[in-house]
Amino acid sequence: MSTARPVLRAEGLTLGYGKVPVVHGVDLTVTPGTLTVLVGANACGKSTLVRGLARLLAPLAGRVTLDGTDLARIPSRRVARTIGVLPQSPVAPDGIRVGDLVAHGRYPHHSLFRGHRSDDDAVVAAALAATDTASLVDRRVDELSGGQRQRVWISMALAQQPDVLLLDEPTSALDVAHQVEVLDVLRSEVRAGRTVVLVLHDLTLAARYADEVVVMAGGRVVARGEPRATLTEAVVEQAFGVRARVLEDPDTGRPVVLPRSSIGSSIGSSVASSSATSPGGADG
Ligand SMILES: Nc1ncnc2c1ncn2[C@@H]1O[C@H](COP(=O)(O)OP(=O)(O)OP(=O)(O)O)[C@@H](O)[C@H]1O
Repeated sequence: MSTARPVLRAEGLTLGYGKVPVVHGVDLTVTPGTLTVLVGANACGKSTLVRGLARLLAPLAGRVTLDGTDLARIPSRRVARTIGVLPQSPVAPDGIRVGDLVAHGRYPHHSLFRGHRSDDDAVVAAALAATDTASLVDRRVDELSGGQRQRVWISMALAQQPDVLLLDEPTSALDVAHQVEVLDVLRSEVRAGRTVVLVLHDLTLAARYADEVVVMAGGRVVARGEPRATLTEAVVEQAFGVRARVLEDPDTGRPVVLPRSSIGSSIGSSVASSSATSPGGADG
């Protein structure tokens, strides 16, 4: 990892498929060395924003910058070394074994003059250990359970050792123990100096682990900031169309979000057209 932490920023970022925008003019600076959690209702644009931040999707308007330079102008290898992304449903090559898949994470660090080295093996072993998958190293990825497979993919992302790690719902298939284990690993990555952005649906886990929560609705950022100020009952109601009680975790002081009842089908639409109700809003 380089000593200066790179700053990833979305500037007026509009993303979509074909010409249809689904993310609208997002301004978002990912604070280096922090853990940011993106939350929002289904189809509000979280995965699309992650794809845009990772340069997997070209902007319809606006741009993504890394240390002020348009991501589109940065050589692919540098982007791959700097930004790691784990999509929501990654696809493994047929028949590949766990150890080989995780070793793929090291590829951005290889070059004509620097092929596989023994320290790659140490990084891969550490990445497997971090997600409790070392015992699976010789198994075929397509024969694993959904949760095992998800942990193997997280290992691959960790093995890449990027400065900025973007993970789209990395815990969706995990039992509660493994969810906490993976999120603890990601926090320790942040303590080691990395920047982590992840999409989560569990608002209480988001509140517990995030330095900053970014709430999306209707393709826009409608609230952002530290969890206690951001995950309020009003914001949860607006973004998710659900009445919720937000309590305080007596151990951590962080919000515990208890959904109560759904209040209708037009989820997020009220905030999609107005960010005026946002306590945080997007930054500039
Ligand atoms: N490849 C695609 N082609 C066309 N439309 C797409 C594509 N991927 C996503 N969309 C649309 O873009 C919108 C935003 O989808 P996105 O996957 O970003 O939402 P999300 O917030 O990540 O949802 P979820 O919580 O369900 O994963 C949705 O209306 C979706 O149907």
